[in-house]
Amino acid sequence: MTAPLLDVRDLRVSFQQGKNLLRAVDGLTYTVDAGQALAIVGESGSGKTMGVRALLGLLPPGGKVESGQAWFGGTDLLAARPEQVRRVRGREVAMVFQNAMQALNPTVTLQRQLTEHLRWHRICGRSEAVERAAQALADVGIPEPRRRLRMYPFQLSGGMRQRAMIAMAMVTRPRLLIADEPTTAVDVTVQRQIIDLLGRLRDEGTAIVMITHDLGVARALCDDLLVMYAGHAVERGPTVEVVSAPLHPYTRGLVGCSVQVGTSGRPLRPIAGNPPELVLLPAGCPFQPRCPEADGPACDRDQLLVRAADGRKAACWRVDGR
Ligand SMILES: Nc1ncnc2c1ncn2[C@@H]1O[C@H](COP(=O)(O)OP(=O)(O)OP(=O)(O)O)[C@@H](O)[C@H]1O
Repeated sequence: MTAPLLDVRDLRVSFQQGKNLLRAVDGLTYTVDAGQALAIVGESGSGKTMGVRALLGLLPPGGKVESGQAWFGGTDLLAARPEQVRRVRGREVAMVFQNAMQALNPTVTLQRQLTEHLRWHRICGRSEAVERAAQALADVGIPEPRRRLRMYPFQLSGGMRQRAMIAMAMVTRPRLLIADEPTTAVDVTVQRQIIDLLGRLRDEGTAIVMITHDLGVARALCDDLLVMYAGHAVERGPTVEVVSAPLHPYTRGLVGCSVQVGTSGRPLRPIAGNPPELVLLPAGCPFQPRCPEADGPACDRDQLLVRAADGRKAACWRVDGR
């Protein structure tokens, strides 16, 4: 068996909030194989973004990795020195964000931004870097790439900026692309283009970890789905199976209120209540207070991801009847 491309083990990320510790990610474990596309879904605040930012040393001020390992290419990214992580970031692992303006420098031409990683990582000389940058823009469907290279981000439309950011992430041909809500800030036609583009990259062998609120987007692009709730992984399995027959009550709730995967004519059912305050998590299953299937003492115990009979995993005692 070959080792996974990315192997995240028991990751804990926290923020100190006055006297309290806010645990944004709590014991997150998952793997991604080479060429695989994994979607991470869950409500706002469930720890999706902090979980991936931690891997690349990109936590916001105050954010801290408490524990865990993240193996990529024989290196534990969480134990590596900052310069080791910088060597991986942008070269072998690239990240695209929800809003291209977060990633693109408004005061610098696209050419400089697209060639920067190639030059910084000494992947090639200047003229080849410009060639590769122009090709990357062409690959993401930007017409007249050489002319666009001389432009600044504000001279492009929002959709083109989003595609330019993906070109920037792809120019070094990374093995893993982490995309955080890449389609949220764009209209539906650009959304389709971005999904098609990411699908092409996946087909060419780039592994993808995509954070999304949208189960429809996850289903269009990703083989596997990881569902997060209150910093915990609550379900993992092939996207089609998880969406059509969810094992965890929270996943059932998400599917029940998803427009894209809802059967036409079926009423949408919002999940009752709100996600918990992460500093005041109840003992045991974090979903228990909102769970329509909660059942006393069994739910008061910590719930770990366990393998169900069909090989899928869910963090609910009902799955293996413990
Ligand atoms: N800069 C910060 N300072 C303090 N706490 C933070 C900060 N950023 C995030 N958090 C906490 O970490 C938790 C997880 O945030 P994260 O951004 O990972 O959630 P998410 O699932 O990606 O949400 P969204 O879908 O809205 O982006 C949040 O609920 C919040 O309480």
